[in-house]
Amino acid sequence: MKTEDPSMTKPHIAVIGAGAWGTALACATAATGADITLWMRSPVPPGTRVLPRLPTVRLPENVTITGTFPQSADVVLLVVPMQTLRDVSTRLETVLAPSIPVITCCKGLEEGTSRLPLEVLAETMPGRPCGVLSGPNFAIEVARGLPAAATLACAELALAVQLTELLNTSSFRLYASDDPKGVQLAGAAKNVVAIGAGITIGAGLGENARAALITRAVAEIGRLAEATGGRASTIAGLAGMGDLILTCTGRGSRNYSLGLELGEGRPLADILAARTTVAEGVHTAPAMQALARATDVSAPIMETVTRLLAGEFTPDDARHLLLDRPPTLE
Ligand SMILES: NC(=O)C1=CN([C@@H]2O[C@H](COP(=O)(O)OP(=O)(O)OC[C@H]3O[C@@H](n4cnc5c(N)ncnc54)[C@H](O)[C@@H]3O)[C@@H](O)[C@H]2O)C=CC1
Ligand SMILES: O=C(CO)COP(=O)(O)O
Repeated sequence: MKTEDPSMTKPHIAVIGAGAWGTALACATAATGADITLWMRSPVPPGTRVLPRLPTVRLPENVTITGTFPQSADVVLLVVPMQTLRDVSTRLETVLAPSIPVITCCKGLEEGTSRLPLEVLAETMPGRPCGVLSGPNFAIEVARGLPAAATLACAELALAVQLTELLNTSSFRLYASDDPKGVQLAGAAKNVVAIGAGITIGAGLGENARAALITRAVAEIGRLAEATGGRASTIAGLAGMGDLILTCTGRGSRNYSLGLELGEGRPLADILAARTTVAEGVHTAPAMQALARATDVSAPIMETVTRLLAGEFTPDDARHLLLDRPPTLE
């Protein structure tokens, strides 16, 4: 009788959240040959291979959809909207073995606390090895296997390297980093800047203005990263500059397209009412403004986008994004 060699056991990657990005990450990591389980909160009929958020993508055979949280896996990717991370991770913690590493793939700050994703997990999953994955990655392109890259950061570089080796594929290239704070700050802040970039174009301020906005955002995010214990140099990488370029110019971005509509004069409430998908920048902007104020960092872009979203500025005032400050040194 044949006995199974335990060293030949396939890795198991669990993805929590079957929105656009969770579905795409299930597809991308399936290319490692691992067994993938994809947790979704809404049940689907048995045999479902196409999920609502990416209706043109068929899940690979080694992806299993489940409604039950994993107790074990080689790694768990948490891919839910930022404002649900605390609730979902609290529930997951009750069943998941304590040594299993968890990677957050959320891009945002928690509204009300201004916590970064890993700061939330430090409270809900204390002592667990954790990391963050972030980069210029539109879900549909990653799901289709088009080439893309991202940064995977952990406080311990050795863990980041180990996880990149587990998750890297020939089309989804991962770079390891030991600056999780900088990576998280970059991923959260770019959503706010993308709304600003959309407003700039929607309000007719022009592409020069958008380029200036993106460039000044790099400096602003660098200051915020340093204030939270991250490195400004991280903002030059995939999670910073890379994602700013993508999200502030690509119409596939939900944050950018929301900004476009705002800039054209449509009320925020109407824009949100017509959407079912998450635009993280709407929640992250006030949290970023609060963080900047609490850490005494000059953050005029975060401040202005927050005030535009709150209706304190009209799109006609959008030039505040760039112009209403005295000249200074670059
Ligand atoms: N879509 C993209 O291209 C990318 C998204 N991200 C980030 O990934 C995160 C998730 O975004 P998407 O998947 O795009 O969002 P989405 O809007 O496509 O889907 C969100 C998913 O979360 C689920 N969900 C909502 N509330 C929940 C709750 N209370 N408990 C459990 N699940 C809940 C929904 O059912 C849905 O499946 C966000 O932080 C986003 O910034 C990061 C990189 C790329
Ligand atoms: O994070 C993303 C691309 O890297 C997706 O951006 P949006 O959430 O704005 O669609």
